Amino acid sequence: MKVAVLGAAGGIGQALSLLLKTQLPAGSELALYDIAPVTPGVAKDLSHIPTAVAIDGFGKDDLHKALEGADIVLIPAGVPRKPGMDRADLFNVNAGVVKHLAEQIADVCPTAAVCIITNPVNTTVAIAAEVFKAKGCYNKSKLFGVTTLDVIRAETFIAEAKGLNPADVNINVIGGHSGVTILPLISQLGLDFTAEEIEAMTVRIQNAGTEVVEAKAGGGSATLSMGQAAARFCLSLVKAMNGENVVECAYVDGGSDHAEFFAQPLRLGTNGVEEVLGYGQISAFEKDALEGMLDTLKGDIAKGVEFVKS
Ligand SMILES: NC(=O)c1ccc[n+]([C@@H]2O[C@H](COP(=O)([O-])OP(=O)(O)OC[C@H]3O[C@@H](n4cnc5c(N)ncnc54)[C@H](O)[C@@H]3O)[C@@H](O)[C@H]2O)c1
Ligand SMILES: O=C(O)C[C@H](O)C(=O)O
Repeated sequence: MKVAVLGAAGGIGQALSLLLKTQLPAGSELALYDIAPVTPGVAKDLSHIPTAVAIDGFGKDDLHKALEGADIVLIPAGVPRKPGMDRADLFNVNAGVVKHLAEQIADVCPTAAVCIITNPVNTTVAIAAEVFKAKGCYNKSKLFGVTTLDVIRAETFIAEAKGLNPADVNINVIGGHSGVTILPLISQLGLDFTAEEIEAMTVRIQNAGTEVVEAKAGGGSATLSMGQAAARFCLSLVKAMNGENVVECAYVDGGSDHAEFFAQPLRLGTNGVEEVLGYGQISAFEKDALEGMLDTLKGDIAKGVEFVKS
């Protein structure tokens, strides 16, 4: 299995590449690509870790070499937020970055599974889909917006609040990946939360990215927890593509009645999404939150479609 990381020299890219170098199955290949000149050095550095994962670094003119034969492409390339910005404020730079990278993926490894981390995820996934449609290689079962950070945050915060082991908290987070579009289904856990506590916990999970941006005080957004989240999603996908059944939430074109792209639990398999799973019973509070997010989510998606079509 070959995994390519585009944006591999950045804060997420380096953390993610380290986790993949140490955790991908023996015999895997890892290709690191970034426009930053340090990229071959990042790969050289990681290559001294004694695992049976082959690693190579590719500088700005060698994107095609990085992508050749890739089975999975992870994209954390682009600019992060600073305090006072919304994820949507990243659109002007990151829309073009994702469009360009998706075009190259379509040309070089059109059957790869593509996992987009670059914000605004609600919009950049729609951009990639439109590029693939225009290039005639769109496979909705193999395009993912990575929302695993919302899931691991929910697991962490809920475990802390209830004195549980985070490994024992398994929660679905549905919708999208920004503000009100992030909806953790806390009611399904059957834990002893009051309505006020559920509301406060929901808001905390929705604003957790901003919590990190503010704490980093201009030095970027979540990188280490995102590296862990993306590694978890990638390793689940690798397992699934190797024949195991795995369930993860991600933002996909899954035939949702709510919006063209929607984050929900998925059964992953050899061909990417094998089955879009229902998200089950939700509370009145969650129903309201779901209704309330849809205009924002649909607007974010339309912006991506428009960007490619115009
Ligand atoms: N999906 C999520 O949950 C989630 C979580 C955290 C951050 N993010 C997003 O991930 C992105 C990256 O964040 P970061 O903290 O790693 O930023 P960073 O600035 O540390 O790293 C970004 C890297 O992308 C590279 N890059 C820029 N344009 C490129 C191109 N055209 N091709 C290849 N590489 C390119 C840069 O050289 C840099 O090394 C941001 O958009 C951020 O908002 C998403
Ligand atoms: O908040 C951000 O800008 C980065 C990321 O989307 C996050 O949720 O941490």
